[in-house]
Amino acid sequence: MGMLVDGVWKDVWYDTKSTKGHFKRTTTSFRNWVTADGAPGPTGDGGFKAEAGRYHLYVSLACPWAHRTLIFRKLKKLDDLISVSVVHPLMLENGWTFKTDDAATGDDLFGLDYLWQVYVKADSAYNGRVTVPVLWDKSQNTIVSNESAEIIRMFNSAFNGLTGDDQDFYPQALHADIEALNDRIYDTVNNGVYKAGFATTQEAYEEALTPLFQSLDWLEEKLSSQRYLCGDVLTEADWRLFTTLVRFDAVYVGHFKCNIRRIADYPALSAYVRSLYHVPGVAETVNIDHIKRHYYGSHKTINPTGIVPVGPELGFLLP
Ligand SMILES: N[C@@H](CCC(=O)N[C@@H](CS)C(=O)NCC(=O)O)C(=O)O
Repeated sequence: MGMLVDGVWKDVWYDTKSTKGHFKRTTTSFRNWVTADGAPGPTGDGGFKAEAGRYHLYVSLACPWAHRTLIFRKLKKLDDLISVSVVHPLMLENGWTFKTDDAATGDDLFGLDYLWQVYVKADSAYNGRVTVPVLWDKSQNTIVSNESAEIIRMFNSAFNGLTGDDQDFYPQALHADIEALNDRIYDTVNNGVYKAGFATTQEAYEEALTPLFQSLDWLEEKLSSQRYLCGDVLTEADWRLFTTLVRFDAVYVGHFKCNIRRIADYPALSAYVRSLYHVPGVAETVNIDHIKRHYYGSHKTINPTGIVPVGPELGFLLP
């Protein structure tokens, strides 16, 4: 784990001393948008027109944020338009690497060794963390975006003219509902598990755990009487929740100590994860082996032996 300082790689763990044991996620830095005609999006510069073969996605199969982008690539039929490289599950002193074993592909674009080298290609004086996902533009040779929440919105609509796929996971009429769901779920669930897991004081850990389980209880209640978070319509809010829930029992319960209840203990949440998992194309984006090896193997301050638990059996992934 580390970061780039003026374009130079430094091996440092998260600084929680200055925040009294709390994990604070840094904001992402490449915030341009691919749009149908190349006009500027809500942030950043224009010039990123949706074109077949122009963009490349760097992901980790372990990472819940990158996982969102893989799901949208699949559901929005972008497989043939946007190529993908998968980093190695272990993220150690060199950060994400392009070591090629198992389902890691290496760097298909440049044959580089480390993801930080991709960031330096885009900005030779880059400062900050080197995270996945990364959406790369082969035409301008730069990073379009490294913010998953925005990449999925681009995938949702920018390429529709090329794919003919007009499924909409962010329908206009539901924007306010989706934003409200996203806000709570991001803060207490998606990022909540990280706040608990990366806390370095008892107080900071407990401060994250209480709202996390309040939100899971609230979601269980909600999904007991409706199919999706917005009722009958499957939206991006569901996919954003799914990538955390599908990892929950495998890694967050044990490794991040989010252990008041498991997803398996919530009947409605379990059925919901199972139903989303069985949406055609989604199961092939879920790699429990990478997920377990990444978390248990990469965070040596939390799990110094690096031993990866064999269980649990994940009933919600069964047919
Ligand atoms: N805001 C980013 C967060 C991405 C993120 O934190 N990815 C993690 C992997 S799960 C990462 O690459 N961490 C490396 C680091 O922090 O050094 C997004 O949603 O795209």
